[in-house]
Amino acid sequence: MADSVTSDDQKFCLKEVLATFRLCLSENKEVYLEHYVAGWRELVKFLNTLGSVFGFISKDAVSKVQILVNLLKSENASQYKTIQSMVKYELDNQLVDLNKAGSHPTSGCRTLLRLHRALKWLELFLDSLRTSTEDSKTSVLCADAYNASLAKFHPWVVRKAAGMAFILLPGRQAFFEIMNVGTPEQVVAMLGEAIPLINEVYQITEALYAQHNILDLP
Ligand SMILES: CCCCCCCCCCCCC/C=C/[C@@H](O)[C@H](COP(=O)(O)O)NC(=O)CCCCCCCCCCCCCCC
Repeated sequence: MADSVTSDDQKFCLKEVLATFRLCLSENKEVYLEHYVAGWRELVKFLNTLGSVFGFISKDAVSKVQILVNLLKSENASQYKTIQSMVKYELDNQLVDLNKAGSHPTSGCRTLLRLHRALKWLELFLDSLRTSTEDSKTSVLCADAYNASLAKFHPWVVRKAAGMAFILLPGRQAFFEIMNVGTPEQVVAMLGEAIPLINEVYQITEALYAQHNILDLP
């Protein structure tokens, strides 16, 4: 894995996202952090093709991915093999700010929770793209998915900025082209494969965080 999140400038391909989320799940349904992070790195590439208006979103995603990459190559890397082992290690060793922000602003648990919440947005957005028609507006699909998921965790100013950026999203056809898969039918088919995987990773993570009562980390 490259050290820097931004060092990889290959073209985005939805197939890669599918491949990384497929690799995420172990036989006993644990989530490999390395592949989870790789999935996000791939998604950030997509975001980076959309131009500077999306820079503030990309910057935040990159910084969170970078925190996890650093943990994955730290001296405690073996504790970060799966999301399950990360949660156990960080909680057992009091490495997480549980009630208010304090000395662990870059814990793996907190950082991953932000990406986990964004994963629900991604799932909803990809599903609405999958079932969209030629005249659907990506800006509306994106805003609907955002309002139904991530928005509730963001303050007004972030919601406002996100809403303004969505208006500048490319149309459905351009979107499908950036996915770099083939015909619209092929894109729809691949989305149909990717969404259940993303959903499974989301559900497993959600259940784990709920079990440890860490769904509201500051
Ligand atoms: C394709 C259009 C992309 C639209 C992205 C929709 C999500 C909008 C998120 C707006 C986040 C604004 C930036 C700031 C966020 C932070 O305040 C906030 C809280 O963090 P904190 O507790 O450390 O302060 N951060 C977050 O919630 C994490 C946001 C992570 C967003 C990642 C978005 C990646 C988008 C990838 C697009 C891929 C599209 C794929 C299509 C095939």
